[in-house]
Parts: sequence; structure tokens; C-alpha cells
Amino acid sequence: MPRFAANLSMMFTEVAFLDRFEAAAAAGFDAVEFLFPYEHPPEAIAERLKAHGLTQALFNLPPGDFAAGERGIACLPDRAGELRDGAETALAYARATGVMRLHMMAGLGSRQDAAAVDAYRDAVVFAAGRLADAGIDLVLEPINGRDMPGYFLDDFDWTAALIAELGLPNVKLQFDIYHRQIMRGDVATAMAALMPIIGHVQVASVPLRHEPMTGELNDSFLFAELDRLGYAGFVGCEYRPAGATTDGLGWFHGAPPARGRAA
Ligand SMILES: O=C(O)C(=O)[C@@H](O)CO
Ligand SMILES: [Mg+2]
Repeated sequence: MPRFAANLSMMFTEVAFLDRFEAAAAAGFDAVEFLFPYEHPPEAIAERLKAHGLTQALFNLPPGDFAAGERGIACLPDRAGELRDGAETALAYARATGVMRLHMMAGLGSRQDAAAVDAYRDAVVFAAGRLADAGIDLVLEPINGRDMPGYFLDDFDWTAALIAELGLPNVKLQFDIYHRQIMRGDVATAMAALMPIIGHVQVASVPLRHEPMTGELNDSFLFAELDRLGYAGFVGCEYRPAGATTDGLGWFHGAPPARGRAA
């Protein structure tokens, strides 16, 4: 089985953010990821990781005003300065937590807009350069437009082509199985084809974004495929538990898959 990381933005939300580290460790996880750490000092996050023997698998660069609906700023030409500052902030948290990959959200915008494409490309090159100095990968994640209408990076092929064109060794693909299935399907074949550039994987059931093994995909098969393909990274459990987080961890502890939608 792959190495799973509990996503603390979606899982264990029964307790306060800093208490989710202990909850994840108690449930058997040895790694965590989350959207953003920035409401807490880096030392506080580092202390929780250390106290509970957890590895930080991933988090995101600052995304602009997330509460106001922004979903990253990388494709916004007039936000380049803020993006650069954000990379420094993320690096401070990276140093404290030891994380080895960071995701940069693209923002809302159109790939038909040349200025947005240029801004995004520049942002990727800049962030990759800064992160490379620290030995950290930059991962780019295509996100489906049903969950995030108007999101700039909603195409796997375009993202893979950009990564190939840039040829920067620390720029990789964040392959979220949930988004891939909604956007294009053909998950196992895409995973195999894209494996050379995959830097992080995430999973949730489709269509409800609940626990793995409860939706339309055969997640056991996909996890075995990741092993067969030699994927050595983390699989982030980026799902909204259908009920209490711990009640839904049967899939993680090897229980047989559920059948049909949760009631
Ligand atoms: O929506 C997703 O899928 C994500 O991974 C976001 O959390 C952006 O990182
Ligand atoms: Mg994701």
C-alpha cells in the first residue's frame, strides 16, 4: 500500500487545527498534509509534528484571500510581488516542518488570456527557483471546474505540457485522483503515463469526495497500481469524511470496501 497522509484541512475537523495532528497519529497516520499553515506560527506546527512523530507531506503556498474566494494568485499578473513574498513565507514554514514539496495554486483565470498564461509561467519559474535552493519540489495540480469554477489550471494535458516545456527538475504534477476522474477518467492509464512527473497524489471518492473505496472508482486497484509503478511518495487523503473521521477509517485499516452511496 502507498504511504497515506491525513489531510488535516478536511479530516479530523471535529477538533481544533493544532489538535488534528494528535488525532491523525492516534488513528495510525505517520504523515499529514493540509491546505495552509499560515494562521499558526511555524514553530507551533513543527512542535506538533515532532510530538506525534509525523512527517509533513505537503502544504500550499499562500493563496491570496482564500476566504474572499481567491484560489491562488499565480495567474494574476498584478500579484507577482505578493506571490514572491508568499514564496518566502512558505519557505519559512518549510524550514520549520521539513516538508519536501509545496503546491502553488494557480488562481481563477483563463488560459485563453495570454497575460494570465505569462504570469502563471513566470510564477512557476520563480517559485521553482526559490524552492530548488532549499531542495524542495513545486507541485502543480489540475483541479476540476465543477468544484472550482473558473480555475486557471483545469487541464492535465496542458499542465503536463508546461512541465515538459519548462524542463525544471523540481516542478512536478500533483495528481489528484478525484479531479482526474471528474475531468477525464482513464485514471490508471493516465497515472502510468504521467508517473515520471508525478510528485504528489491525492485521493477521495467520486462523486461525493468522501472516503476512498466508497465511490465509483476501484481505489484498491489504483493503490496497487501506484505500488506497481514504483510510486514512493505520499497519497494525501483529501476527502470529507461522510461521518465522524475515525468512523470512516475502515478503508485505511484494511476493511472490505463499502458498496453504494452512503445514506
Ligand atoms: O482542491 C484540491 O484538490 C486541492 O488539492 C486543494 O486543496 C488545493 O491544494
Ligand atoms: Mg487536491
